[in-house]
Amino acid sequence: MSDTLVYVLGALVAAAAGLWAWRRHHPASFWYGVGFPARAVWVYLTWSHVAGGCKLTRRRRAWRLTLDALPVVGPAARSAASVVEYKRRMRRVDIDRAPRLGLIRPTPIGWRLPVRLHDGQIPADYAAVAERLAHAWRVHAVRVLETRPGRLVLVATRTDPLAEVAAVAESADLLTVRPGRLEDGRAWVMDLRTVPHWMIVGATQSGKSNLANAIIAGLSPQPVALVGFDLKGGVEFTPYAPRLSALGTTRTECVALLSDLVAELENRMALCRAHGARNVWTLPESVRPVPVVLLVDEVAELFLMADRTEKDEVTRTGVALLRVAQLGRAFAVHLIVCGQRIGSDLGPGVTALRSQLSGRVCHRVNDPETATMALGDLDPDALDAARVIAAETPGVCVVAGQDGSWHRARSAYLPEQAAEHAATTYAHLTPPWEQVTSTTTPAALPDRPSWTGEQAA
Ligand SMILES: Nc1ncnc2c1ncn2[C@@H]1O[C@H](COP(=O)(O)OP(=O)(O)OP(=O)(O)O)[C@@H](O)[C@H]1O
Repeated sequence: MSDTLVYVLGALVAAAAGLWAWRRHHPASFWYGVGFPARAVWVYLTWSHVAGGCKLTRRRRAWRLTLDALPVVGPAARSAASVVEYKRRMRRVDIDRAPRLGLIRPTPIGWRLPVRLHDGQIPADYAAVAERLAHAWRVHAVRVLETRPGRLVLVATRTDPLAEVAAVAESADLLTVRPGRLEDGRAWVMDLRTVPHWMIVGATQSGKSNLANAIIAGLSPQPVALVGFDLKGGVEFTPYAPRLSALGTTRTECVALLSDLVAELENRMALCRAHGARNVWTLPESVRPVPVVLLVDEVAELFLMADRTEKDEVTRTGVALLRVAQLGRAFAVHLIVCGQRIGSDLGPGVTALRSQLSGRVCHRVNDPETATMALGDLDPDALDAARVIAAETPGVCVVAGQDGSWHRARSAYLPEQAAEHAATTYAHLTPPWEQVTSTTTPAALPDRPSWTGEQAA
């Protein structure tokens, strides 16, 4: 009884919040005005029933007034016997108690509902019945998010937000791009300062190049140096050449550029050491070197060798890429590696490289092993979600990296002309490669003396 009262009050508060949001932000939106408050009331009022159907309730003993306990009227009501009778009719019965709900909040395409878990329950119990919840609530999907000990948030989406994704406005944050939307309707944010290196996999025509274009277009207006490795003979990245500080289209060119980058990493290390900084972000702005983002299209081409004569070059490429990945985070050199398959079958070093690429984007893949390679260390549900991406929905992918959780997402379709336009518009921001790779430590800042045992003595 008390739960029902709490839910009715919660529903009224949610309805008031919905009306307030509507008046303030979305005066023309039916969802915020009428749809959400009505849905919120319905969700609260039917929760016990829905939770019971999904087997999320707990059986408890509780005192309940039964119908035969109607008040006794007339002279008999005053007799002691009737009081005893009345008590007898209050019975201890078994009831199914649903998990407690928090305050429901609207989202543009659904709602978020906090839930307090019953003792002994885990978020996986809710993830397992997410489809049942979606049917009960008549929505497209329900996801379990933001789990904390004893609590979680159920996110319901009324329609598939990935059916059509419009371009998302970019933020002003350095090294951040918003290539599309997540399944819960939020913008998909790729923040290279939080997750420095990304691996993007997908079968042919799955939307990898579109995502790479969106990343180039998003980074073009920012004060960063872009470098492209395009082993498809340059057909993908050559149109963006005006905004690229360097472009490698053969393995030999890529190895040369990689050795420049490794040397530059050493320059940046020396600069940080001289200033007593742990990374370039703690350096004074006047001496901070420009961030570098290296995009590699079809990484397998860097590792494949036709005969033994190429072995040396392949090994040097692998080692240099690995060094860039290992040291890049602190020194603002970021990797975005695309490929159809990035597996150990490409050669030694690829597994180590993959483990450094903590941001993962898995588009539609041809074989389950590729999905496992990209997302294997995550929730098995992420793998299932990646395996069922349809060929008719290029750009749909499973993204992991930012906060440890995974999301279904889709990049917004970006015509190549739009990305080329961005590249030419911001061509004046392109730092020359020689400038990018010539960070020096000022003479006035001699290297700090290295620590010796004698100093301690
Ligand atoms: N987010 C998207 N929304 C709608 N259509 C898309 C999206 N991404 C890609 N496409 C369409 O899918 C097609 C294939 O995309 P794309 O070239 O990016 O795939 P790919 O994985 O790079 O393929 P390949 O490996 O063969 O180069 C493109 O013609 C594009 O029109």
